[in-house]
Amino acid sequence: MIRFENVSTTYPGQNRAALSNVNVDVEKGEFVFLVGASGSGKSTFLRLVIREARPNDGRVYVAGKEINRMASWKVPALRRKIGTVFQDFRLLPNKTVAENVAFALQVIGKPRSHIAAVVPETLELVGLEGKGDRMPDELSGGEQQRVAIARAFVNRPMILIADEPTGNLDPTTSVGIMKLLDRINRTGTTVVMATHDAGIVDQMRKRVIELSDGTVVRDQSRGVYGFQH
Ligand SMILES: Nc1ncnc2c1ncn2[C@@H]1O[C@H](COP(=O)(O)OP(=O)(O)OP(=O)(O)O)[C@@H](O)[C@H]1O
Repeated sequence: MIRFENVSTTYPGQNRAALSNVNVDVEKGEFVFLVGASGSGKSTFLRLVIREARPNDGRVYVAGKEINRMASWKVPALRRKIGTVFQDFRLLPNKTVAENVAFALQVIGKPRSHIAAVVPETLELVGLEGKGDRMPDELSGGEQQRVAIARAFVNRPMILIADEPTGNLDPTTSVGIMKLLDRINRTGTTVVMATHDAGIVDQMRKRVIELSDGTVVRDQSRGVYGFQH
């Protein structure tokens, strides 16, 4: 589903590579944690998957297509297949919860009847039934992240990318968010999540890919946050 072949990339004006000769293969339906110190390259990895960044060397394949060579006009179609969730939620503050989720479908031209049917369904899936008319600032951080996940998932993407989705949440709330991401993964969606949250990684026992200074130093199935011999 996601394949990195000898991927290296350096940001303009930097002399150190953000990623260096990375080889990773993520199968459809996998759940992968990306771990590593701040600046190790996790966000850069995720940005390459949605073609927000491009490699200087090597190839990135998503769903069988080499996306760094893809024509720009095809990039929106690629991004439609990938839901994204961030630490800071990124909700539209002047839209209600339901409108935030609906907006993701409006911008891709889905018919109103479809939107009217799937938005309440998705809000229920993420545990926000009855809260569609609230404004984002009337919700807790955990609830706001559920809205962001609903928005990312409402179009049933093949891949869900999450960059520190529990970074602003307390441990109990984080567990709820992880249960939700796990449920989404069980529907067949491939999930790649960058995190510093050792407790969560140790609890979930999913595949762990560790980056250090832009290189993969560990790739472990049913892994833990810190390496154990
Ligand atoms: N827009 C940018 N311009 C220049 N250098 C950048 C840019 N974004 C990241 N970098 C550099 O690339 C390297 C990898 O950064 P990246 O953000 O991918 O790390 P990260 O593992 O996600 O860190 P964090 O855990 O702090 O989010 C770092 O050395 C960083 O300083």
